This record gives sequence, structure tokens and C-alpha cells, in this order.
Amino acid sequence: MTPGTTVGKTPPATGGWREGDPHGRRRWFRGALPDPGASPGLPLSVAYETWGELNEDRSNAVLVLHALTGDSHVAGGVEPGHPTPGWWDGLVGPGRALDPERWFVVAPNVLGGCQGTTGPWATAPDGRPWGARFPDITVRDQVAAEALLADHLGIDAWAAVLGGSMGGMRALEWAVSRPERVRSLLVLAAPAASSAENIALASAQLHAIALDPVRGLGVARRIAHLSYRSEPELDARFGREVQPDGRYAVESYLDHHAEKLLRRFDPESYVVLTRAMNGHDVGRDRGGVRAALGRITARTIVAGIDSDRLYPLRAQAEVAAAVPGADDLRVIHSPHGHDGFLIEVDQVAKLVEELLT
Ligand SMILES: CC(=O)SCCNC(=O)CCNC(=O)[C@H](O)C(C)(C)COP(=O)(O)OP(=O)(O)OC[C@H]1O[C@@H](n2cnc3c(N)ncnc32)[C@H](O)[C@@H]1OP(=O)(O)O
Ligand SMILES: N[C@@H](CCO)C(=O)O
Repeated sequence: MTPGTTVGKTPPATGGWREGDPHGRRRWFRGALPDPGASPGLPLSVAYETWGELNEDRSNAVLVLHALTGDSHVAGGVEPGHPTPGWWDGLVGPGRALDPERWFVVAPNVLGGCQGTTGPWATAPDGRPWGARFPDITVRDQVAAEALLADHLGIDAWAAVLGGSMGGMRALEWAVSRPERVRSLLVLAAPAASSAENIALASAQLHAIALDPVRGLGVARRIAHLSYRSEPELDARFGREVQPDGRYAVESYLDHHAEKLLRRFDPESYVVLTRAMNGHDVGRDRGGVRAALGRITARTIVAGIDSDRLYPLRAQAEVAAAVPGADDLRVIHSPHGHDGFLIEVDQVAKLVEELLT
């Protein structure tokens, strides 16, 4: 890590980001990062959840990849005894786009994350927590870890790989680096490469965390959350309203999201994942973005959100135009900005149904 982004190990008192299994559904796979990679041989555990069963010819496996602060818990309430809501409830379950009667749905927590998979919170081979010593991993390493999980589960090729935001970056990387293993692909609200503005926004967040891991993570979430929502939405919801405690309503809203993230996320993980996203460029060492995307053989749907100011539609249009045979860019209509990929589940479900038809 560069000095500007190194953070201390001061977990929030009520941190929920440990190796535990809050939903009682996680399983773990243990392995080591292959060569080449940022850290060949890095020992790792991948926490993951599954829904449904792998069929005999292993043709029904779907990989769902979460965004920056998401986790393996895509859906809740699918089986009795597991009611905790997931982040894409409405997509997985009986009669839904990913019906476990038909599909074997696999969702890992990302490498570098803090919801069960190896990241800075985990113990290094020397018996001490990795902390700020955790290697500077890349999106490519994250996909390499997910490929180890696929090998472990006996999945040669995914029927579909789906992801939004950072999950979309990994979905793209899967299809570029392992085209023979991805039969269909849904990329939501994700670019082929992080832009100067993406890196700049992230840089401000990393500097805040470097000053103070806990309070800095709160500042980072406020900055990030603004980029996840749209200007008209904020104006319509909050305007210039002032609360009885003297805070603007919109300030209080950001405070709330900051406090919520502090209860469930590790600042050091946030740094590692943010730096991995900054480095995201499917074209690096592959002759550029167009050449890299030209390797994709999957049936591909690329979708963006019309109010997304973090990854504007043109970023997805670039991907749709360069992937051979991809449909025209699909547009998810939402007033909510980038977070539309989490909120507009019905529109996402239609795209998934179409992809898997
Ligand atoms: C279910 C899980 O476990 S998700 C875990 C993984 N999480 C993720 O992948 C994504 C993380 N989550 C998010 O990014 C967001 O929470 C989203 C996109 C899912 C939520 O989007 P929305 O439903 O539009 O929620 P919105 O941004 O309006 O926030 C609502 C919250 O703000 C609060 N709020 C609204 N106005 C104010 C205000 N003026 N002051 C303080 N709080 C406010 C609401 O009370 C509500 O609180 P709650 O979430 O604790 O119930
Ligand atoms: N709300 C999403 C935005 C990042 O895509 C998250 O917290 O992961």
C-alpha cells in the first residue's frame, strides 16, 4: 500500500465484519491465489452462499457478484429459517428470475472484503491480522479467487455471470479473461475501466480514511453515497429542509448512511476494494479496452441507469459497442442514480430472465 492510504487497525466498537455467519448459510472454500497475480500464493478463504442444486451436466450454475459493500447474501427468505433480507431479494426464489428449482446460484464475498472472505481483517500466515499489510490486490485477483471457487464446485462454465458496479467489473473481467467459462453475461452499471473522475472521487475517500480509519470511513461513505444517488432525487426528497436538531435533512440522511456502514464494514477492506476498483481496466496489457472486450464470447447484455452520475450511460455504451454480438445498451430507468441497480429489481429481473431464456 502507498503511505497515503495506509490505515490503522481501529475497528468500530460494534463492527459486524468478521468471519461469523450472520445468516447461517455461508460456506467457505480455502485455497491460494495462483500465479500470475498481485500476490501469487496468497492463502485465502472464500465465503459463499448458494441456492438450488447443480444439475447433472453442470449447466445451470449462475454466478452473482456483489458491489463494493455488498456480500454473499443475495437473497433472504428463500428457505425456511433464513429470513434475513438480502440485497437482491426479488431476484432469487420460487417463480423468480433465478428460481432455485432450475438454477444453481452461487454468490461469493469478494477477495479483500470483510464479510467472510480473506481481507485485511483476516489472519496472515505469520499469525497476526493482515491489517494494512494486506496486498494490493486487483479485480483480476478477485476473479482468480472466484475461479478457484468455481473449480472447487465443479463448475467448468457458468450459465450466466451477473454483477452490478464492482460486481459488474468482475463479471466483465470473468468474460474477458475466461471466455470459455462464461456462456452469458449481464453487466450492470459498470465501466470497462475506472475513469479519472471515479479515481478522483475515490482518492478523496482514501485520504479521509488515511486521516482516521473510523471517522474517515464515515466521510468516505458520505462522498460515495452522493455519487450513488442523483441530484434531482436529493433535491426532491430533501430540498432545503432543516430538522429540529439543526441539521439539513440531507446532512442527516448522509450521517445515517455513514453510521450504518460503520456498523458493518471494515475501513481497511474499504481501502483495499477501492484501490482495486481504481485499478480496474479490462484493457490493461491486453491491447486496450476494445481489444479486450473483443475476446468476449458470451451472450451479453449491458445495462446502465439513466440517472447514474458515477458510471454514466456512455461508460456502458462503450462496453455494449465493443462486445461482439452484444445487444444494444439497455437502459434502466430510475430516479435513484447508481443505486438503481440495487433498487430497480424488477427491471433487473427482466434482463436476467431475457438473458437466461
Ligand atoms: C439487506 C442487506 O443486508 S444489504 C447489505 C449489502 N448492502 C448493499 O449491497 C448495498 C448497501 N445499501 C445501499 O447502498 C442502500 O442502502 C440501498 C441502495 C440498498 C438503499 O436504498 P433506498 O432503499 O433508496 O434507501 P435510502 O437511500 O432512501 O435510505 C433509507 C434510509 O435512510 C433513512 N433516512 C431517510 N431520510 C433521512 C434523514 N433525513 N435523516 C436520517 N435518516 C434518513 C431512512 O430512515 C432509511 O433508514 P434505514 O435504511 O436504516 O431503514
Ligand atoms: N450502494 C452500493 C453502491 C456501490 O455500487 C454499495 O454500497 O455497495
